[in-house]
Amino acid sequence: MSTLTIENVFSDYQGQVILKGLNLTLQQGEIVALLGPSGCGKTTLLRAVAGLQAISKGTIKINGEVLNNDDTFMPSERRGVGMIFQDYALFPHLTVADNILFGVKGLSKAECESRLQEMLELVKLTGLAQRYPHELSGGQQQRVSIARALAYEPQILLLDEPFSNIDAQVRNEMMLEIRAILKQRNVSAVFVTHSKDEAFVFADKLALFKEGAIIQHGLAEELYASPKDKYVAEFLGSGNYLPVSVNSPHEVKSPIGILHSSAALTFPVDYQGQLLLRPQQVELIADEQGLATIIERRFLGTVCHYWVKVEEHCLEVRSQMLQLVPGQKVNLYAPAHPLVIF
Ligand SMILES: Nc1ncnc2c1ncn2[C@@H]1O[C@H](COP(=O)(O)OP(=O)(O)OP(=O)(O)O)[C@@H](O)[C@H]1O
Repeated sequence: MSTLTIENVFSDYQGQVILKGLNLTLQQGEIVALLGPSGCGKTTLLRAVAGLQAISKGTIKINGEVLNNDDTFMPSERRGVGMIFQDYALFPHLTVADNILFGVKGLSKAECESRLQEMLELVKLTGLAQRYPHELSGGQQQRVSIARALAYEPQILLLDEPFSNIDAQVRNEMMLEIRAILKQRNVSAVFVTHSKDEAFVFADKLALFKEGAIIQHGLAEELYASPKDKYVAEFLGSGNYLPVSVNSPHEVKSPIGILHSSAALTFPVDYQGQLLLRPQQVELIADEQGLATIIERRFLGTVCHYWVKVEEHCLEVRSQMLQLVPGQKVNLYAPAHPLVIF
């Protein structure tokens, strides 16, 4: 059964429609990233799931139970939803222990102690139970907020940009650590971010937002390899576009030669479109008679980023060939793969 079901959800602020008919389902133990630029409605959806934002139409369910539709509004505290915010929102006057146990109800003293120790161990803060938030680092405070959210065993965890205040150097490690905790406990989670890099590291699936609608939802790999349109393609990584003409279901003619598609194209013969080539999908072949010229080179350690000109087109290429220099002639080649054409 899906943990969270969002069906045709609309929401507005003072008559301005913000969420425009959203649909999303989340399986048990799955982590989905709500990804998109600032102001597209990600936080509004998260707040609607938490019961902090009204919806004007549609249905929100957790484990089949309706939380919100035309007839029902379940208050936030009864939804079994844990929330983690960007600013941790810890109670400054409470110790780590009291923060973690804040939402835990109905347990005996001994059970509370055992829950606390389990949580402290889980987030690697054993021994710090009596500290106050101001006596902890940012990363430790964030771990307390995670322990607090997990301590009362929510059905679903909602995370609103929880890593944006964490130092870039420790952010990746922290994301992997928290992801491992959620996976270990099979917790379903919805994670809001505007960073594709964070979404790739932390989530199983992405729901890419554009102006209050989900444009594409699926595995990160699917969205990256088969973006529905240029907006999705560009949000998930840089790419080059080359004009192509379809020769057959498996072949196109392009300015860098004939290219082969390993998946059948759905366009008719002679269709003129734009082919997406990611920088790592293009290979360089040094050739004095080559049709392309290296314009710029940036050394990045194990790879080089080159800008290469062919006819009037400039392509970004990521290559392990480190020895090419600006001015050098090359040929470009894209090995067969499922070609993406818009
Ligand atoms: N309390 C409010 N009153 C009126 N409009 C609001 C309110 N909160 C948000 N909005 C508007 O709703 C839209 C969506 O905001 P939301 O916070 O959901 O976006 P977001 O995608 O989470 O953005 P960000 O990444 O910047 O947090 C924005 O245009 C915003 O200005």
